[in-house]
Amino acid sequence: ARDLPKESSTVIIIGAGMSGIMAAKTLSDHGINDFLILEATDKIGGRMVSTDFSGYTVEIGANWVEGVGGKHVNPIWELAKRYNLRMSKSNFDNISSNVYNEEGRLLPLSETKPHFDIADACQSYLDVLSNSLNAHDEEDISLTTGQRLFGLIPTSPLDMAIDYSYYDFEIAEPPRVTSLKNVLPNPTFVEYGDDEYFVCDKRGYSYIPKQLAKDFLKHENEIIIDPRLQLQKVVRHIEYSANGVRIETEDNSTFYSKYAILSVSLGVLKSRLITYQPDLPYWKIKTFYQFDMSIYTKIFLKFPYTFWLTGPGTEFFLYTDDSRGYYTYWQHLENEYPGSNIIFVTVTDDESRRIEQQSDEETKGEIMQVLRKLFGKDIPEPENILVPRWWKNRLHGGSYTNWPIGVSEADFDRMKAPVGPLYFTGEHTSSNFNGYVHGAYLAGIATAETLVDCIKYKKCKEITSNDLPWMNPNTTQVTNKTEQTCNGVCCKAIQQERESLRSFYIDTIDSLQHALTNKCKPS
Ligand SMILES: Cc1cc2nc3c(=O)[nH]c(=O)nc-3n(C[C@H](O)[C@H](O)[C@H](O)COP(=O)(O)OP(=O)(O)OC[C@H]3O[C@@H](n4cnc5c(N)ncnc54)[C@H](O)[C@@H]3O)c2cc1C
Repeated sequence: ARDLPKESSTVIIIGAGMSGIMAAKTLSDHGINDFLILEATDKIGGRMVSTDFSGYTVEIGANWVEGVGGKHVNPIWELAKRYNLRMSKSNFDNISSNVYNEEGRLLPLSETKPHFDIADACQSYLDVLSNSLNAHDEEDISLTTGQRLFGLIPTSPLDMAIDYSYYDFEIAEPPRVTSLKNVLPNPTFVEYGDDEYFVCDKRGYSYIPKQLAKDFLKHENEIIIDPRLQLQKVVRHIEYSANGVRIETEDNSTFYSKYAILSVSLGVLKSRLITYQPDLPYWKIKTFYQFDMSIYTKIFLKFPYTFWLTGPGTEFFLYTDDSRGYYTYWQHLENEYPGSNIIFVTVTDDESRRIEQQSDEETKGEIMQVLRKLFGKDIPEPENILVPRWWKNRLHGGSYTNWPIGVSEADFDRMKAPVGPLYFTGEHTSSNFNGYVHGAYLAGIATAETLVDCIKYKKCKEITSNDLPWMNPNTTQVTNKTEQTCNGVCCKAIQQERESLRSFYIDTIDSLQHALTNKCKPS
């Protein structure tokens, strides 16, 4: 970046989701008020987003305050109470009584319980095994490997549906790709407790970040009028150097700052929505690509009347299919919105990708086939269907992160490590609570505090490719060595070789893609 013009800010924050808002609030709390928030959409909240669905507010993104009732208080729980958010406690305990088999028969508890008991025992074993692997600094394994060590191989439709409800329903990816050491026992439930509260408030879950923003941004009644929040600004290019940052948006505006905090999702960081000059270093990009952005899709259906079971203990039910994860996990909204006649089914990962690529009519057809099996041929057609597309949405590129096998904590530290004046935040930078609203909240504070240390106290933590091989994985502390060797070759040279190899292939793929687009353009 060239010399900064006079109107530049100290910090530009990209993204106004929970982490971006908390980063800005933290800067403001520390007396740094010349910041600018650039948000691509027309609202605050990011992946905390609700919509009106046939007269009812449904959350397309985050829905639960997860982790309540434990030894520590979840900060999101405190905020939800402070703002008096309407919530309903989810009771997952009874799900073993609500399992329908492939033919649509409701299975008696005597048939399902032994299978749930085994899954429970296996999960306890996995928790203990993970603690032991961590304590002895042993190699990571997948959840599936752990299950096999226990002797559980879920292959029947019933066992696969139970397995799906224990793992995929929470982490949105299958156990076979998921890191045992970093995912179990789930720190959210260990720290904050096992209870989960389903937000069902007309104002939406995003009322929390919106209220937090009003703590430090000028507003009139409910409307934020502060010029430091700029909506509908899609960042497309970032130029950076020791002198500062230059940011271009898609409407051809340019903004300058001394530092920037990127709070965009990992899905966006993996994509090429934002380009960088110079390109981000190889070690940084590699970490983005190594980590997983999962997909979690809630498909809502509104019917003229209910034909599913309602009343205590019926909120959640499972459908078992030969194909793992095929419309497995269902929830009705009669507790939250009595008389709404709304039900939703959650799909994840490859099923989400498949469904995103077909029409809503096709999805409705598939869902109706399943529901007819369960509740009979005479059930009515839905009046409305809502199929979110998180994967295809270029501002998200998925739903939230999951920790795959093969990524160490040292790798993970690189995710949040700054690159020159560019700082990184978001749920994906929270090592304990990645994937959650509270993770985003805490990450926003932590990243901004690191930057405050740099701005106010000149304690800046910068990592360059030269520093990497000698980086202490636990502290991300950097030493001054520059001429060490890795297997006899200068490490700096290896990094440079990887960077130029990558830029060569990026140029090649860019020109190939350009040719493809031109060819496909209608004449
Ligand atoms: C379907 C779904 C269900 C979930 N369920 C739960 C749940 O029940 N409980 C829970 O705790 N968590 C849940 N989560 C996770 C939770 O929503 C996220 O962890 C959290 O909201 C992420 O906040 P963030 O600030 O890190 O990112 P985001 O909320 O994604 O904020 C990033 C912001 O950057 C903006 N942006 C992107 N690209 C650009 C660009 N180029 N220029 C400018 N701005 C840009 C985006 O519009 C967005 O507003 C769920 C998420 C999804 C998607």
